[in-house]
Amino acid sequence: MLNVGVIGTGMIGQDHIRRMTRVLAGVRVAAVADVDASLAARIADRAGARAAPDGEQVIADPQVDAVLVCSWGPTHEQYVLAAIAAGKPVFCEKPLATTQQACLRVVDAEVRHGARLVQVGYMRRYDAAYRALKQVVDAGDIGAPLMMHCAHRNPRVPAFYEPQSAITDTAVHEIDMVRWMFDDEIVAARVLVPRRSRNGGDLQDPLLLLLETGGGVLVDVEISVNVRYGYDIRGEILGENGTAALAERGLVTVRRSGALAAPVPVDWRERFLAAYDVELQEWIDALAADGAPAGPSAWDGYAAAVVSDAGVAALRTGERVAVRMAERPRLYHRPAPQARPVNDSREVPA
Ligand SMILES: NC(=O)C1=CN([C@@H]2O[C@H](COP(=O)(O)OP(=O)(O)OC[C@H]3O[C@@H](n4cnc5c(N)ncnc54)[C@H](O)[C@@H]3O)[C@@H](O)[C@H]2O)C=CC1
Ligand SMILES: O=C1[C@@H](O)[C@H](O)[C@@H](O)[C@H](O)[C@H]1O
Repeated sequence: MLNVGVIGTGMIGQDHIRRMTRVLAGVRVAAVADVDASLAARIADRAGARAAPDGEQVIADPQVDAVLVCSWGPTHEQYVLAAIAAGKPVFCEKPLATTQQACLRVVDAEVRHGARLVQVGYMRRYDAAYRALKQVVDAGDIGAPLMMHCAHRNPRVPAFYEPQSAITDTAVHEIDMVRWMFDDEIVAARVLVPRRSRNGGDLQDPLLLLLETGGGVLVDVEISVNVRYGYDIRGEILGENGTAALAERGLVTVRRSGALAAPVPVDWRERFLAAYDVELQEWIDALAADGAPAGPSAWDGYAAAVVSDAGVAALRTGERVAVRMAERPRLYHRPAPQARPVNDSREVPA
């Protein structure tokens, strides 16, 4: 049984506590903390856990085997570094930290520790639809990928959402997904800006983020965070010989009065419900089997931050901004992906 301590009991903290207490196997919530002590006490009571006075005491608790960081982004670095110092595995919600320098400090601390402890909450890698899309790409079924079209639409965003949040908080999911989908690095970013939606007030919304991968795939990401109608995530890949897209979701479509209707998720909790379940179950299982996480690493968190920064600079300047990353430490080297011939159409010769 993995005893987990949760730091931050807001929206996603509560959602992860719910799944660890009611849905997942091999895990128990042992302790929780939040700067809002009364909130932490209520959530601890509901989960049958101890409410600790602060995050540091969750990490130091001898009953806690592993830590889940779900507090606000600017607090992530201090907790992840403290967990590494304590030698405890730590799952950190995205972003790993809010600057690339802070992410590098986490990478350096983990490298000094000498083994992986950190996993970052990029849950799209665990979503059934994204996994199916990657399978099609990896199998070469549509030939070499050339372009990907994405849309990331939120019904609304909170008042503290800043102009750069569209990239650092929202499109950062596509940034991680693209690196994973194409086993490739993003080498440059550009941002195009259309007229503003009146739903967003002073916020520049929507935006179009353009990403170039080292292998020459061009990705466009529409980020619209005030669409009102629901939470809508799209992705379609154009290959040399075909296309593959995330399918429309929902269990039912209704044809009535001359119209076809299907439900749209209300928010990220609904759209990625199963992905978060798989993500945390695989984390728990990996720790039980190997004592180390196998999902998105501190290096992936750093890489996403570097590309985000390039996107923010592109938004500010209107220019194409090249992505410059530090050298990847050996701890994060992956086995080379299977080489796939560029013109492998999988057609049977006539
Ligand atoms: N993977 C995903 O799809 C999602 C990830 N997130 C990420 O999760 C994190 C939390 O987001 P939400 O739950 O939406 O925010 P939230 O505002 O609902 O909850 C954050 C909680 O952290 C607490 N907190 C702040 N500073 C703290 C500190 N120093 N120590 C302990 N607790 C502290 C706050 O009091 C609050 O209760 C963010 O980094 C966000 O980007 C959020 C939504 C979805
Ligand atoms: O991570 C998330 C939020 O923090 C973010 O604010 C939303 O835009 C994303 O859709 C959601 O997945």
